[in-house]
Amino acid sequence: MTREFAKMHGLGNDFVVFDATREPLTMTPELARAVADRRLGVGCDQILVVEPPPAPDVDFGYRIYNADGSESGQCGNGARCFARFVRDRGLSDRNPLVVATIAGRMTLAIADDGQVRVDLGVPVFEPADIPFEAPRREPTYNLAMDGGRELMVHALAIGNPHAVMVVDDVDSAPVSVQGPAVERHPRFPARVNVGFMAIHGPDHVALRVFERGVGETRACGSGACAAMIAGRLFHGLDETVRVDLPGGQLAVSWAGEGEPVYLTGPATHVFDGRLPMSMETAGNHGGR
Ligand SMILES: N[C@@H](CCC[C@H](N)C(=O)O)C(=O)O
Repeated sequence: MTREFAKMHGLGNDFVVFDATREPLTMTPELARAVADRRLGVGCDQILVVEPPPAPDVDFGYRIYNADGSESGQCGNGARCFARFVRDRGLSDRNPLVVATIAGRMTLAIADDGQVRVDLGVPVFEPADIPFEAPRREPTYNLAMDGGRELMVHALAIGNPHAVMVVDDVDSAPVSVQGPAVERHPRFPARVNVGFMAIHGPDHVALRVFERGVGETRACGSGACAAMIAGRLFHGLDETVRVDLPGGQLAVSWAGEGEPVYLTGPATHVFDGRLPMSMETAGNHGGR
């Protein structure tokens, strides 16, 4: 049996997108790893599945799987591609769309210029809700690392967990060393996405993100929102900020606590294809 898919990306954060609105699709961790494998599969950071609405007041279900087979409740760049996929395939002409992930609801609006504006919902900061192990909410937390070093992180969730560190310069930031160490730090029981943010001005930051379940990606939409939120709360950022990532620029707007965060950027279709659904058993797909 084969299934159609679309290869898409948002600033180089790339996706394999499946339509499961008419025919169900069971995305096992093994199948997700096989599809995401860059040598033995299609290759992607995340797999996105468009599902029928799980409730009467939403348009679609939106499932997100990382390249290592784990499931996430949020993907900001993926949400923009999701909106574009739904429109290009004629699955709905509603604009905006309301979609439900395993973590909550998001609203996706396509503008006339093709940019997509996503309402990712209201960020949460209580440690238990992130989840993060700490006795109380604080602006920054000291993370004790192996070797006796401490890292200062901001922690929050917007459907998925984020740790944000402020650095002087993103190019020299130790993303490949500290990224995996923080991602799997025992105080983040569900692991965490790790952002390295350099603040260039009140409306402009640079960011690299080591994503949970993937590694460093060219862009992370929820990571851009998390960095902007931490920067607005604790480092004087404006209400709208340009976030420069290795793959390009995103715009993030957030009015403040209790308010939703908005992400605006492009969604690019690369090609369509068909995959055998038996592929998870076809080779040794150990993930990344
Ligand atoms: N690339 C995404 C985030 C995808 C999920 C993340 N790796 C997680 O495990 O939470 C984005 O654009 O937000």
